[in-house]
Amino acid sequence: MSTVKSQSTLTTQSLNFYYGEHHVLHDINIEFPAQNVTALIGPSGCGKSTLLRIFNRMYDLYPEQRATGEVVFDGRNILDTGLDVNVLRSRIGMVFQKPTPFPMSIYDNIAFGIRLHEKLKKSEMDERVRDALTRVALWSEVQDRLHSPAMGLSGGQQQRLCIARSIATRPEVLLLDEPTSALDPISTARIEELLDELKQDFTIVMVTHNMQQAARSADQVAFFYLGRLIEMDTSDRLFTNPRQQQTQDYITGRFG
Ligand SMILES: Nc1ncnc2c1ncn2[C@@H]1O[C@H](COP(=O)(O)OP(=O)(O)OP(=O)(O)O)[C@@H](O)[C@H]1O
Repeated sequence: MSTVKSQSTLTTQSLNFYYGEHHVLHDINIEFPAQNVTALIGPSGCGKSTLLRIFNRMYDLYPEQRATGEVVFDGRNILDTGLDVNVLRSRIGMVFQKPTPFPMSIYDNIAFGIRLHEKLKKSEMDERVRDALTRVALWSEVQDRLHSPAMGLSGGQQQRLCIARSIATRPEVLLLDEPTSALDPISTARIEELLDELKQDFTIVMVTHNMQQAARSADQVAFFYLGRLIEMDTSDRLFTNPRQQQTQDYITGRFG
């Protein structure tokens, strides 16, 4: 497991989040180093997915939800109302727990997002689609059926396709919300290998309930409890020598 290599891509400052009156994230100050995998762990309901969804402004769709404080990305507070959310979402991509391919061909799943932001010639688009599928180690499995429906792929293949779709627009940050929880161990292992490869180019933030996965795949691990960041450290240190009792209790299975 490597240690922190580079500057932060994404930083939160005094971040709070509310679902109506329900205050679910409290004063979160956290930095996500570039080209690293950071895992968010903690018991159900502690706010991990909420934090992830703030980073690409998913909550904008719901008027009763609001965030206060700052999330600084590329020198800008992405909570600002004037921000172009579509551009933000092309720079901070998200992959969900269940594979969510669009009801279209494998090729179009990748090309769709690119077309929203760039006008490419067919040969260039072909190249981008091939490149994205190669990056997620799916090209050899699908090159002969690019124009078949994506729904015909297995669950693990669909999830790799969704990751390919997210990276095809060349985001800087990739958010993954329990990306392997619906997958078998072989598909899970392939996605974990992929994370190691993708972090050369992307800053990755991943929610996981799987402690072994966090230990294997993450450079840093952040432990949340009841909407607060309790502790963040390199994954080696957090799992072998946590500083807080609550972290110790959680990783040893005493609660959660
Ligand atoms: N749409 C919503 N409206 C109201 N409250 C919500 C909503 N979504 C989540 N919450 C509440 O916010 C808190 C944090 O939920 P969140 O889904 O972020 O937790 P989590 O750590 O990701 O949980 P899990 O591991 O179970 O996915 C919980 O108390 C939850 O009940």
